[in-house]
Amino acid sequence: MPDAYYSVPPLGATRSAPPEPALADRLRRFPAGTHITIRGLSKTFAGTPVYDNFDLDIPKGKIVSVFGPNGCGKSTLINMISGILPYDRGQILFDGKEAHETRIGYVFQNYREAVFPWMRAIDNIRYPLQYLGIPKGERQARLDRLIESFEVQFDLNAYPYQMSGGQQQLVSIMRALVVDPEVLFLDEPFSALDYEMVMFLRGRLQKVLTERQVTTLLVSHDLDEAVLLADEVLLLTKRPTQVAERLHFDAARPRTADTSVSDDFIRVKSRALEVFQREVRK
Ligand SMILES: Nc1ncnc2c1ncn2[C@@H]1O[C@H](COP(=O)(O)OP(=O)(O)OP(=O)(O)O)[C@@H](O)[C@H]1O
Repeated sequence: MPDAYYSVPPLGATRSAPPEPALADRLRRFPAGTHITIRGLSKTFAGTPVYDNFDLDIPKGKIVSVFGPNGCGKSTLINMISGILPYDRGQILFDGKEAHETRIGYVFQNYREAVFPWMRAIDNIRYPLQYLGIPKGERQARLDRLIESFEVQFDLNAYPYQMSGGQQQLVSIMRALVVDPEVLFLDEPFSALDYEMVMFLRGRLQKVLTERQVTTLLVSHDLDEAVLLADEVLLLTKRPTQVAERLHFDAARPRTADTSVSDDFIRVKSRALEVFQREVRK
């Protein structure tokens, strides 16, 4: 563990049982700039442990990509952190709070199932705002700001069936961001889209995330994408899954196709590939 560990005030009110003393102590120690602390996380599917006593610190306001062997538990990890999937043991805190006390956005790979087909694009995006209890005028202002940030070029009064796959995924990304999330989870958000759309969405998303400094966890099967978008690449081992290595990538933003031919990019990607190949051979 690095030296720079900081004590935090007593943990905030949590819904789950208080952690056992050893875990509570581990929860109070994390590097400066941490947003999410994960301690002692365990999850078993049908008798097979996917995570066993897993610890991780996720920095605030950064984009972290999660990359690892097939089936190692990338989606399981972000689903547990985001509160979608229950875990067997352990604790996950967001600045001392639990998931249900945190504004969270989630973008699924399968946009066709994620957008509401009976609602126009604009109503899909607006939908979560009704649960935030903010005045109507402010809701509209938020929506307008978001539309402006993404420089949306198509008609937001269209229904999903009238839109391309990329446009539908953009709608689901905007719906996740309209709540002004503290943390955004993206599970393979671009894998079903054509390359032109992927480049467009990567560019827009990077711009918005950098402006808003949203803590972001991105699962990607595409190593180029995992490195290109990330401040940090989290490389996982095979099951039971641990952190194999964490790689920092601090190229200037916005990152474009040119970034992916830079020396720095090639260095980080080569190291990631080396670690990945070592892990899959184990
Ligand atoms: N609901 C479930 N019931 C049983 N097993 C599950 C369930 N969800 C996931 N698993 C298993 O847990 C392991 C991790 O799954 P997960 O989808 O998180 O991996 P992943 O790294 O995201 O996979 P991939 O690389 O294929 O996208 C896999 O072996 C998967 O079959």
